[in-house]
Amino acid sequence: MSKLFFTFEGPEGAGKTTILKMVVSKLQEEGKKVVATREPGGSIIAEKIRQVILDPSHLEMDPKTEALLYAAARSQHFVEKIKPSLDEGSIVLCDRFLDSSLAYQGIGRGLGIDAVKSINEFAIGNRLPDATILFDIDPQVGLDRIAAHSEREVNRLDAESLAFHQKVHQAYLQLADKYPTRIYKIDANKPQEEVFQSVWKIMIQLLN
Ligand SMILES: Nc1ncnc2c1ncn2[C@@H]1O[C@H](COP(=O)(O)OP(=O)(O)OP(=O)(O)O)[C@@H](O)[C@H]1O
Ligand SMILES: Cc1cn([C@H]2C[C@H](O)[C@@H](COP(=O)(O)O)O2)c(=O)[nH]c1=O
Repeated sequence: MSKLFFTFEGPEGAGKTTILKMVVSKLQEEGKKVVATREPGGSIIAEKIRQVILDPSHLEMDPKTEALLYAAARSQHFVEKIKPSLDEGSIVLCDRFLDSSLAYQGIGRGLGIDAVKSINEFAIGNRLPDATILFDIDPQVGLDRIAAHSEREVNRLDAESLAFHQKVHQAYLQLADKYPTRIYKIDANKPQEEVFQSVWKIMIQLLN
């Protein structure tokens, strides 16, 4: 069966959104049906949940509340957008998905991978992406990129300590070791065009 559901994952400022847009343009030039989306978000309700989760003034948010809100947004996004798009044969490219919850809430917040997996199974069943591109970057380099990009708002998660982002980065590397046939790690410290070429090479292999 052909692979259709792709997710882009990695620490803050790794270049996921930038490269996802480039991949979408290239696939559309080739006449493919593509749906680009993101998490948290991707539907009206899920975008509203995103505002609640990422609001920098919500400092009192409990880690379990945070994990449940991400799962709630994912449930709505999956049922309303991802599944119907896959069912009609579109390629779906999603900027962050389940692995973000495993890395940020499971390890970063210390809730544990199993607990976070279990609430997400309730939310979306056991559908995993067909393939995941992990943008591997030194977290400090990613945070510096965001800081240099002055028009981008700093959200509640960006504002966490470097130690938190390093934990998240390590969690992603562990996930890549655990799911070697699904997660493709690329070096995101490199210049944009080089990163794009690495991602495109993987996409072509998987789509053909
Ligand atoms: N390879 C690269 N080298 C240098 N700068 C880059 C590279 N890729 C993207 N950037 C720049 O880094 C900033 C962050 O990129 P982008 O928003 O794509 O990252 P992201 O992984 O989606 O971040 P986040 O998850 O935090 O939203 C942008 O200003 C973008 O132009
Ligand atoms: C899906 C998902 C996301 N997060 C975090 C990761 C980022 O800090 C923000 C999203 O911001 P972005 O600019 O759109 O990358 O949310 C998370 O902690 N858990 C998740 O499941």
